[in-house]
Amino acid sequence: MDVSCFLLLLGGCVLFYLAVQFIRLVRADGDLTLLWAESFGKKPESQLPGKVVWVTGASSGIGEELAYQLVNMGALLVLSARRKTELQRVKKKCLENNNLQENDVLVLPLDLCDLESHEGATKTVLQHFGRIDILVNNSGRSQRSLFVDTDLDVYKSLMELNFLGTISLTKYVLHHMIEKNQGKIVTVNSVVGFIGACLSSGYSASKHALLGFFDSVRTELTDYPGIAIINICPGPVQSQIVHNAFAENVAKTPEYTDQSHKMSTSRCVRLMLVSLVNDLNETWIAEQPFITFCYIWQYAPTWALWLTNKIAKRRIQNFKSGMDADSYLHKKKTKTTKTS
Ligand SMILES: NC(=O)c1ccc[n+]([C@@H]2O[C@H](COP(=O)([O-])OP(=O)(O)OC[C@H]3O[C@@H](n4cnc5c(N)ncnc54)[C@H](O)[C@@H]3O)[C@@H](O)[C@H]2O)c1
Repeated sequence: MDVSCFLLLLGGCVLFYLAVQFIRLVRADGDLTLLWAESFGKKPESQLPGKVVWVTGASSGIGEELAYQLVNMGALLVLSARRKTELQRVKKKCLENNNLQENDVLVLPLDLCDLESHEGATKTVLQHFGRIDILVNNSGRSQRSLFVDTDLDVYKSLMELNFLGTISLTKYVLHHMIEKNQGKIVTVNSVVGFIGACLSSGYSASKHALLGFFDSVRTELTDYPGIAIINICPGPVQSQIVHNAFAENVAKTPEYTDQSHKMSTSRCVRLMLVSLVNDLNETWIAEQPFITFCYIWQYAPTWALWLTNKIAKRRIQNFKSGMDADSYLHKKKTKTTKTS
């Protein structure tokens, strides 16, 4: 082969590689560090077998899917949420089709708002497994209501559950991890933990608080390099989150709305596990256009805020007509499916 043929072939390969990377970027469902780690980093399958993982909010949505993916990789699990029967259902499914024993999955009912119970719950886990390798702070509730129509009690409840409950449990588990200089505290935050969102002002505030809290605590732990503080920020994902959200008062929850236009729970959880095993301090997980929007928010906040106002009009219109606030994405997805 002469030199020009070789150069032509090399150029073709480089172009092909760049085209593949460009398509990946356009279709990106994670931030760049995360996508890099997914391709070249540690694989969850090789890192998680035998690890003791405590998942809160394991009775539905992201937490339930986490439980299934984790047991399939051979992790030992503690499943927490308020409803014991739901946790037992998840445990039963976890133990199907794999080699784990009954004792490898502990059902531990826990109300995150009952701060008094957190120390005892941590002791129970330590008595059962002898250690906690990973805590996944996943429990949380969202909000679907306009600030002007919403009781202040809703804001109090959101902060008590999403913020105070989470940091309280973390404190007990962190003491144990500090003794061992080993462990990961993983918190399921949200893209609205750093951007603003209409109809979720209290939820967004609680997630902003969590992000600020964990970014600060991480800097207090530099003497313990074996401990990782990981914040995972998903965009819209299929789960029970809207169904369980707070509305204008604490007793009210929104009507059920179709969630099929959102990112699949299994893909979100896969990327969460990649973030976790690669100790990525902050990751964004969302389908387009949300990932691009997150970058705009970081680099050109004034443009992003202008765009947020435009989108907010549509979201509030949808909400008021009884649809999911983000159902404009549904139309887009249906259109894509029809044309593909
Ligand atoms: N689904 C999304 O679009 C999305 C996007 C970004 C972030 N998140 C975050 O993901 C996490 C999981 O939510 P999800 O989407 O799976 O919703 P979900 O409603 O399906 O699950 C929430 C879980 O939290 C539990 N929980 C609620 N109140 C609790 C309490 N007082 N004590 C203990 N557990 C309690 C519920 O029982 C449930 O198991 C939440 O922190 C949420 O903020 C979700």
